[in-house]
Amino acid sequence: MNKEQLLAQSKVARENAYVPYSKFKVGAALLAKDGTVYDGCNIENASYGLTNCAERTAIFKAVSQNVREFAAIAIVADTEGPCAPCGACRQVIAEFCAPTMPVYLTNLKGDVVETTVEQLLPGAFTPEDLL
Ligand SMILES: O=c1ccn([C@H]2C[C@H](O)[C@@H](CO)O2)c(=O)[nH]1
Ligand SMILES: [Zn+2]
Repeated sequence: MNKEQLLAQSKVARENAYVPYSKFKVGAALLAKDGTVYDGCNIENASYGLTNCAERTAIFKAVSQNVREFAAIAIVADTEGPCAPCGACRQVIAEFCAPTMPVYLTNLKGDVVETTVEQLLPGAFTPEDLL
């Protein structure tokens, strides 16, 4: 599974987005170190604040299967520039993914920015802070 394949998978995942309120579809594809890809989409709710973002859907799917070792994540939306994850997703990504793990941000036009977990959330509050 290379970067291009992960990006492509995030676009497929995006199609399952349940977005009757915002109409804004987001897709994510999370590559586990064992090679499995966990995809995710945003899932909205009539009680708007209960919406789950695509990135967190993907991470929660993996963690709920007892998979916690990740190699990369791709995130896509129909944005002007590469899609930026929200603060909640940055925090959840920082919980489970190494600071140097690659994060691929893209859009439907094919713009791609390769960043890292620590660049997305510098100085993140992590499990180590509780020790
Ligand atoms: O990181 C983000 C930011 C937003 N959304 C979703 C939530 C909502 O359904 C829509 C508009 O905010 O985009 C995500 O899936 N991921
Ligand atoms: Zn989010």
